[in-house]
Amino acid sequence: MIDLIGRQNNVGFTYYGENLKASRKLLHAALNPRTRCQWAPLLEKETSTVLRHLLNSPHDWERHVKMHVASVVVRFTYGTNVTEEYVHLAEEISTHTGLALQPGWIVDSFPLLAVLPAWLPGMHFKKWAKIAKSKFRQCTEEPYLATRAAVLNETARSSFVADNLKSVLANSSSNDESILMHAAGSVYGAATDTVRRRVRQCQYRSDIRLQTVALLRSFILLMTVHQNVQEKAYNEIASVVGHGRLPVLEDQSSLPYIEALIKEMHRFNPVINLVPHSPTQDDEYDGYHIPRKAWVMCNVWSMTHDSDIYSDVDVFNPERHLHEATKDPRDFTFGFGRRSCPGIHFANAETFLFVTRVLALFKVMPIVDANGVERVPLLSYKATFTSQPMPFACQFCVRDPRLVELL
Ligand code: HEM
Repeated sequence: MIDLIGRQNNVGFTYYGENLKASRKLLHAALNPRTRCQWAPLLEKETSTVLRHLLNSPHDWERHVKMHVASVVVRFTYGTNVTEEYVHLAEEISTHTGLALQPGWIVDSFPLLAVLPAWLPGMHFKKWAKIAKSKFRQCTEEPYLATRAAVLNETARSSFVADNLKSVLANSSSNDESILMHAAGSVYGAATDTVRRRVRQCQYRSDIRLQTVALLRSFILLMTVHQNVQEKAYNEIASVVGHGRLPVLEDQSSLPYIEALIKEMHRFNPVINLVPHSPTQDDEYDGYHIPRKAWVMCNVWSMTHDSDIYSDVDVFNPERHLHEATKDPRDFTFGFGRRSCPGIHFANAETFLFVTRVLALFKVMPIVDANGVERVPLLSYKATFTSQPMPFACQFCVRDPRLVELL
């Protein structure tokens, strides 16, 4: 079904082979730490924008976080501004992907049905797949073609697509262009809120949506609940960065408690608890035979809650990461081996800027009810593939009016 709705060229869904290698090469070239100076200004500008939105309408904070992540990704990928329509379309596509991945589609058991005409009885899935595929094409092709046109008439801003397209067009290879277009489409998927992934045939496939959003929402929840941690983090920022400017990426190495806080956010509640992989050939592990194509679910949550690795696993305690010997949970939470997340450095930088800038400007607090009682939210998360906090309320109180002037 997933092929019928056109997802096979999306990086997370691509079988291991030459196309996947070419896509990952493009992504690594654009997202590795050496290219940080190219995307750091974009991240800094966008985090200032989201702070302004949080100041102006704090009750709408969840929407601001979502639009912030979407805006960062669209700017990085296509060099254009994100629109509500685009985000809506991408969410619709995410829903379609999730539905297509659910078990029970007859065509998954009998693939030959895919070639029969849609008007035959029982073939209604083909009509649905056609609509889902055309929306997916619209979401992948429209922003790509707009940037392509801007490159050709020399009005394009620097972006993942624009910068790569120049050399692709010089080689005039349509396959290279298709790889670039789908790699770009996959980057947006990597920045939205639900993960639909599935192992199928010789490899795992994934459609990753707004994982960064899930992590940032979890951060707001953890700060609302753990005021003591928030104070320590704020004090470190205030003493290192001062009150005359917002934190920048260069501050990262001088803020060990913040680094520990971000690691603990990943450990305490990994965004993706189960990462599926699948062997391309029969394998043997620890006496177990693993047949080719079998689904092997890597249980990330159990790794980050393994008491042989971490003590007091259920306690949210950033301090544990101040000891060098403590395992960095991001070694698990961004996946494994040759399919591990190519966006790890970008995601870490974006998370660092969001965390430090929100904490520098605001004190995130529980709401207070009509009787003057603080309503501390429960630390609970939805049992979905991407682990999102359950809805909760909080308030953003400005700590430092001097920083407001800088926005
Ligand atoms: C907190 C944020 C993020 C988390 C926790 C995360 C985590 C993951 C995980 C667990 C995987 C699967 C790895 C595996 O199967 O072994 C993955 C794949 C992927 N991620 Fe991320 N990711 C995040 C943000 C990003 C960002 C910002 C980008 C791009 C800018 C990105 C791009 C991708 C891509 C393209 C894949 C598919 C790789 C493949 O199938 O070969 N991710 N991510």
